[in-house]
Amino acid sequence: MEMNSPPPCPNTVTIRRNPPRRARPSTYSAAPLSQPPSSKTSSAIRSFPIHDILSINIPDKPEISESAVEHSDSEKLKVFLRIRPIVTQQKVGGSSKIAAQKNVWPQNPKKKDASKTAKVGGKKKNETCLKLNDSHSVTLCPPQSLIDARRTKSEVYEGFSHVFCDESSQSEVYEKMMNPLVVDFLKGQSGMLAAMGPSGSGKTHTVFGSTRQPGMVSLALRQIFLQKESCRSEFSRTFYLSMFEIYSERGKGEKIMDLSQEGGDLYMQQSNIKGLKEVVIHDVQEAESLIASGMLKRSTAMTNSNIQSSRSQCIINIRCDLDNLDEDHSCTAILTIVDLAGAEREKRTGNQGARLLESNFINNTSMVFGLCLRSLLEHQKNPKKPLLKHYQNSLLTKYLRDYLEGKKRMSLILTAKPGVEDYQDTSYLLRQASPFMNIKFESIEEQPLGNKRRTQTLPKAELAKRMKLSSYEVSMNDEVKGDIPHQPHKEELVLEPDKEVETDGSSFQFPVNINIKVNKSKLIKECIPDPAKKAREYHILSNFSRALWKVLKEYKNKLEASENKADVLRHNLIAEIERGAALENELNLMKASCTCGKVFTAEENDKTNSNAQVSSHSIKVERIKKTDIVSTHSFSFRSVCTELSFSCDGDSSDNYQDTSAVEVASTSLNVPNSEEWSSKKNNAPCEYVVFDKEDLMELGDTEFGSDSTAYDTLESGVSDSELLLHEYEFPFLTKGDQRKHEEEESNAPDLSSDLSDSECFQKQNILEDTVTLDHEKDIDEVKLKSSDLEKFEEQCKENVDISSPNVVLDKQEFKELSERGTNVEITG
Ligand SMILES: Nc1ncnc2c1ncn2[C@@H]1O[C@H](COP(=O)(O)OP(=O)(O)OP(=O)(O)O)[C@@H](O)[C@H]1O
Repeated sequence: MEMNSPPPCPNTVTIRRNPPRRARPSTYSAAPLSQPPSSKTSSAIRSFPIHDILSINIPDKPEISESAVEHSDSEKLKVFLRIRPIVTQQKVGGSSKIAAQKNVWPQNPKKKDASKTAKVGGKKKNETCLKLNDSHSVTLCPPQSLIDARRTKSEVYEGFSHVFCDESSQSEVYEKMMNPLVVDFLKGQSGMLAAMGPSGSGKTHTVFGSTRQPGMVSLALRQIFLQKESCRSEFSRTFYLSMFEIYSERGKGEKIMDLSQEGGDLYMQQSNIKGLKEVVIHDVQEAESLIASGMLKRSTAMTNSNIQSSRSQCIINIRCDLDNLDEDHSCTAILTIVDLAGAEREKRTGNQGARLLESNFINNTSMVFGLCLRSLLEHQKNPKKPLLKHYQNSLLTKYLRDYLEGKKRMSLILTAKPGVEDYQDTSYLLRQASPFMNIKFESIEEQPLGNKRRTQTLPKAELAKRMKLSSYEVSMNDEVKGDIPHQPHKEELVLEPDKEVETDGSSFQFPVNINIKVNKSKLIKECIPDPAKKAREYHILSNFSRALWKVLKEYKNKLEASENKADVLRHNLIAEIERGAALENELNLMKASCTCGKVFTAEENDKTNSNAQVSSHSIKVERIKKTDIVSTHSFSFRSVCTELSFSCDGDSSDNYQDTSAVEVASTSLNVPNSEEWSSKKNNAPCEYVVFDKEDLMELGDTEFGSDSTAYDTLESGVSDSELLLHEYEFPFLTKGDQRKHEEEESNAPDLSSDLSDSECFQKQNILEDTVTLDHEKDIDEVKLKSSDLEKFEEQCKENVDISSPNVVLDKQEFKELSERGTNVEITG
């Protein structure tokens, strides 16, 4: 924006005093409200294939089959409860001894008295604290003493996968609890069963059993080998057995012991047991003998609670390698059975010394195990809660980390003692472990086919044997060897070189000669995705596309709105800039022509004269009546056409000043020649005409009034008089214009002699400056007596209208002004 350089001068510039102000347009109203051009960006956005997406029929709710419901139910952690039969007497060391009477809890006098009373009565009641409601719930009844003390009341625990009563057989437990795990295991799915409960509640009995009552491990092995023999399929299964215990020797840290025949101490490295021996088992007998020998090695001790109490956490792994002979697929599954050492209370067991230290270790491990599952449960309930790493606090939980973090399926069996004296133990167990039934297996890590997990305990030869190479046979030839045409086998898909292969409408060409032989059935199986999975992915993508489209649509609308706004603002800005430039020009012009109170010096006049090449001016002083201009009287001096006209109050043409009279007036105006006048006008303000005392006196001295009486008076109404200075080509004359102007001036005829007043005014229209004094007849305010002051005063008295809001100069004021001897500015 160039503010300094003046804009090109228009042909005609009219500067009015108090120019009517145009209403400044507001920022937005000034802007053209034309529709802005459509946004480039929005047009650049390609239309989204919404129709394609929306045409997808997405079911509101996914259909859930019954099997899926069952499956989802099966995704929950199964918690079983087994109630042990009440055992009143335990023989320790061959002598009949009531173990329960030694350090039996609660040892309070009342209880003892009650017990004695019962004995005295000769009848020992088998009171129980656990009552079976149905196959899924039990009621825990506190002992009478606690009820009397109002310390607690009966509690119902429900939601168990199954509650086995004290009469339940091992096979029944196996059928309901263990069999599903074994079936999954034989299908290649890993699983774990963990037995939890207080000491002496029957964990070891449930897991290992006895010769007459074989436990879950034995029954599982029997089923495994039974199925292996009966089911002669294309699958080849190999089973391995490993067994180890985690114990603490006199409380000095945790140790791992391999329970196999030649096993020794082991160590753990990142959840893996290093050095653990896996023994290949071929039949049940072999497996059972291994188990039996392992149990002999296991740490046990006699406590008040259990004649043969387990002092360690025992873990048995049965691993199955499943090989598909036809398709060369393989997978591995591990069935883990954990017999936890039972939590013990010192008061109850009466442990001391080494036993007490063991007891602390056992309780600690049980507690950490429970904490891990509780953390998993809370994390699943509220994902904001982090899954705490309790597993780091014991070797057992480290080893079982995947299970305790819900990555693998597991089942829990809680073994409980139903005796009244076992209330505290049973209550603690149920309160701690029953909520675990709400744990869900949401992120089960299915072991991919062909990805076998091997332990380092396997012999190298075995490992090498099990390493499978890729089933694809790919041979790449640099050149086509087309001598012998290859007849593709029906199970082979041969992609011939340099042939285009169609794939969904698009085609590509092999850059090099590749001969790929693929097992067709395998290729189809692996390349064609599971329909259910495909449908799920399809729905997910559809929903995602919809959401994405909505977001894009919103952004597009916002973008368009923003661009419209920006266009409007841009237009407004341009308009404002243009208006600012125009105002600047106007201001510059006004500044240039403003000489408020300026008295021109001789030098300035000379300078102005030299600069201004205009030599012709016309002064037109008009007195405008309300209705019309009565007359225009022009006068000229020399070659300059200066027109001074004024209207008269009267309507008689006799009132006109003739040319000669005006010429006199022009002389009295002290405009001796055109150059001087032009120099004055060049610097004269547009808004003011300055009459000094002399001017006024001269005007008064003229004979204006001699012939025309009052009409001859030069009236200069102050406020409502309009002084117009019409400048034509002045003072902004270009050089070309100046030359032309000079030519015109030189060729100009003597207008004063040849032309009439009106013609003169018209012809000199371009070259003249016109000063117009407009005044309405009815509000004449100031009248300057032309002849003498006394006459002027008289006229003032007659004509001055005091009621007018305009400036009124009475005689006295005028006199004072005259006496000052200064310039009198007639301003607005
Ligand atoms: N369901 C049952 N039927 C018959 N006898 C049982 C049953 N449960 C446990 N017993 C007997 O109770 C005694 C203690 O059982 P067990 O050793 O299995 O307890 P535990 O929970 O393993 O104890 P610990 O944690 O101290 O090892 C054993 O003699 C066992 O035979």
